Amino acid sequence: MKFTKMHGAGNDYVYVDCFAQDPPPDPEGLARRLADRHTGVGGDGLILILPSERADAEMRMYNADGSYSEMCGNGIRCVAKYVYDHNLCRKPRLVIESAGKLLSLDLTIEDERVERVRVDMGEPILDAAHIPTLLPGPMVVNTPLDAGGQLFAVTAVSMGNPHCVVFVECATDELVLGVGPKIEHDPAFPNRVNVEWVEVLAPDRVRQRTWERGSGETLACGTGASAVCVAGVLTGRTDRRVMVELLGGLLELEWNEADNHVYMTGPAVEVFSGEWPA
Ligand SMILES: N[C@@H](CCC[C@H](N)C(=O)O)C(=O)O
Repeated sequence: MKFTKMHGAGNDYVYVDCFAQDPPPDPEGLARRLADRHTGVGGDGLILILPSERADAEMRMYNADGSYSEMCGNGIRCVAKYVYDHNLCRKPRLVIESAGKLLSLDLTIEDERVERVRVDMGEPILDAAHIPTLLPGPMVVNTPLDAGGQLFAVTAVSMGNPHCVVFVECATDELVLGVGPKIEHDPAFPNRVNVEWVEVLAPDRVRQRTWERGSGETLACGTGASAVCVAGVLTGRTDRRVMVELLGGLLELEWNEADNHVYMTGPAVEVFSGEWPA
């Protein structure tokens, strides 16, 4: 099986082109084996790039623990780069399907290759039942949550996948690595949750660390940065346009007032390709 390793702001996945070969029969098990940083290729998970009847391509993503996720912000930028650079569809605006949703992506092309991608992430889902969270709704904004005996004010947002945003003075290892997994598995989030720890540096700039559902701490999370942009506005902490500093790089976010869509812009990088024994 041929694969390509790519990353967006350091959030790295193993990509398998299923235009050219059959989709793997056990993507969950394959994701676990490939993602292992000692015995596999190494990565935050597996992303399949498939033909679609409704779009230029379909993305299907699996976390490092093999669990499926509906959406991946850094991943979808890399899928767009792969689709363009590898001549699967040579258009500067692509439509990519993920979990039945169609997303539109605008490519910045330099020397025939995609460097940056702006993704229309669609409208955030704020209704508690649809995130899903059992915290009292209809919206969960600055709502108290007890995690490991400590009380946090959390804001819940779905960008197709669930996020719990926590604004803090300092996103320490103790919070990210210690409390992050507790919130991921808290019964208040029946499908588990991605946890975003955020320091506000200015109304247009934040620093974020992410504990991802199914992958642990990653260097960046695109859907997470989108959720943070929305949570910053809902809690009155940030402007609608915000630069998000992540461990692996910068993402530009905007929650557009006119159409209620979130727009995310960031890099997409191809690292290397190889073959994995079937
Ligand atoms: N890193 C991704 C999100 C990947 C999926 C997530 N861990 C989940 O289970 O929802 C991103 O860039 O959005």
